[in-house]
Amino acid sequence: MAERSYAIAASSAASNVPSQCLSLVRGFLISAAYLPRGRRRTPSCKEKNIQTEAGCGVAMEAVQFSTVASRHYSATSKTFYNSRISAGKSAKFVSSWAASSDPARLSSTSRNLFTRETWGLINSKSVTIRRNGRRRLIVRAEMFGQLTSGLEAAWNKLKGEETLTKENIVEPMRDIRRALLEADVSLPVVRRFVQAVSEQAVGVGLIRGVRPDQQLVKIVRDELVKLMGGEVSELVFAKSRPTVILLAGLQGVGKTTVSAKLANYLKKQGKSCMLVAGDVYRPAAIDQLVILGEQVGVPVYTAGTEVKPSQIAKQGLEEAKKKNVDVVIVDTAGRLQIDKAMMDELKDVKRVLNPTEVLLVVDAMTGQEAAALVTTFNIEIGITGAILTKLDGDSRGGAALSVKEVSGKPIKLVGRGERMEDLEPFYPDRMAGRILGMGDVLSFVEKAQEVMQQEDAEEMQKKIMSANFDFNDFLKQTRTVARMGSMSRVIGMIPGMGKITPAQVREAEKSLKIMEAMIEAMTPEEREKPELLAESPVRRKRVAQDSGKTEQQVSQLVAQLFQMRVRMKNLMGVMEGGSLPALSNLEDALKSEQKAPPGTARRKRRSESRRQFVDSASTRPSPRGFGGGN
Ligand SMILES: Nc1nc2c(ncn2[C@@H]2O[C@H](COP(=O)(O)OP(=O)(O)OP(=O)(O)O)[C@@H](O)[C@H]2O)c(=O)[nH]1
Repeated sequence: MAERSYAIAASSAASNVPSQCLSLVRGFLISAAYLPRGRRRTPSCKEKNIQTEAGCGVAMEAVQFSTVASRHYSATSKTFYNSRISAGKSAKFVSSWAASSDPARLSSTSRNLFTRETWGLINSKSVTIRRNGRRRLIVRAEMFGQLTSGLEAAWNKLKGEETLTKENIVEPMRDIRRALLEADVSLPVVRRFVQAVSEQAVGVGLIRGVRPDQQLVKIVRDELVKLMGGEVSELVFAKSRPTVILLAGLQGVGKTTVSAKLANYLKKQGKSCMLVAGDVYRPAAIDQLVILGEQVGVPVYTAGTEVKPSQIAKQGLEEAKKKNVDVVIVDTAGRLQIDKAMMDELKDVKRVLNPTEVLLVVDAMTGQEAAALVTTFNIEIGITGAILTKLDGDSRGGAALSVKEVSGKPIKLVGRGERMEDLEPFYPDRMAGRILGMGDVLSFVEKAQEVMQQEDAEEMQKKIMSANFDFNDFLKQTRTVARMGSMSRVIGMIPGMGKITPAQVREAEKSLKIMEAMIEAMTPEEREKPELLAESPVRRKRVAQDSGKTEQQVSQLVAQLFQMRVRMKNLMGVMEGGSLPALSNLEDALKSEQKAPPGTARRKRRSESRRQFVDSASTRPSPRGFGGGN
């Protein structure tokens, strides 16, 4: 199970990582799965349920990798379907992953924190429905379907190319342009974006050892991050209390909901808040805010609908000062469209409050219109940033991509649902990752390039492919990967690794240390020729004594190196090219292995192992195996 997860994850990462760099990491991960594990703990029945029931891993990835995950796993997940929802005038497809599980039971039976946290995330993104009398969990996946696949079409056109040239990027750039326009990104933004990407694609400074399609992914990703403002834009707090946040926006965009969500978000950061109900035109807005305020445990200042908004704002601020709260959040009335009366009113309120932040709440589903609104409001009243709501319902991504570039104002927060918890900071890099459907694999590429010499990686790949991987290579590989960071950090960067628990990581780390100690006790010759150890109990005894381990552990390690040689060569072969289809190949291979009649897969592996061992060893262990005489 463990090596299966490692292998699938490594294969998945392969689509975007220079293949030689990946060789090391793949090999490392496969080795990690082959370590002597000491006492292997049998998972409890409950834990087995968590691992197998309802394709829990699939669910995790459906949330994390959005569209791509849905596409990759639709064949294996139990049910995957699109449901049509309508939002105002526009109708959109929202894809969901469905599984016949009971999330409550799963979360209550989970023993480790990681599983609980993951299920917490899934539950927060999910709704439970009843179908045919059975409870079903539907995880709402965040989708940028068309944009993601449009961009993917661009890099696919570069598969098989040796370099990026002015000629061969014409078609991919056309695809990128089309994908962005279809995502409702404004035309000038698309033009600038395409130009910037094209210039870099044929320019200097490309990364050595990275395929042209991967280079383009990297350039597009970096440009997307830049387009969305680069860094996360934090909320600003006043030096002396209270910080005043004024919320503005058109009707129905989610201002009242955001007011309460924001109070809830800041409260979690330890700030005391007060809400001010300044929407006097929709009487229900005041009641709505009072109810939401109660829900999040934050006081709400109200003065009815007969008082001018600027007056309410002034009184509310005085009240907040008296109560010594940290942050005052002022909700205001929206209009169907921008009009002079609205702007004048907002200017009055702003003058009275002298706010620290003026945030325009915009609906992500309005696409590039959202960016135009931010510009207009900024010119008219002066704003400090935007809050993008209903991102959970936006399948195109145009608003997120246009706001900063068009208006110059950053998106500070995003709303991803109707619940009070569904407000979070806007991270341009994570958004870009989501749009491209690739987790954080790009940091992984960069990290790998920081620590790996391309030549070393190529050499290692050759050794793996010829099944000559020895203990020196093993040490080199683990130490190189260790320079990328802790194992959990390295693993965390690889898509698909969500399935591996911190406990498994810790176990693998421990096993690597034991293994290193034994390898260090070997002579240079033994490291290079593991057959010497395989043949000689005396040598194994010496290594065991020098490393403080048992003879059995040393024998196990030597045997595992031979198994690793076969396994790594086979997996590297399967993953050669590292494209996503390889993932399905691998998954299929592993599935058919699982489905094979009991014993056959194992026998097949053993016979392969024996054949490879015969091929690879110049001097073979005695016929009696490792227990043979010297
Ligand atoms: N799916 C989703 N719905 C949201 C989000 N934010 C707000 N809503 C919903 O949008 C609807 C309108 O939200 P309100 O907060 O009443 O909007 P408003 O801007 O205050 O409306 P007016 O007071 O009429 O201007 C409500 O049903 C909210 O639950 C979000 O991030 N995602």
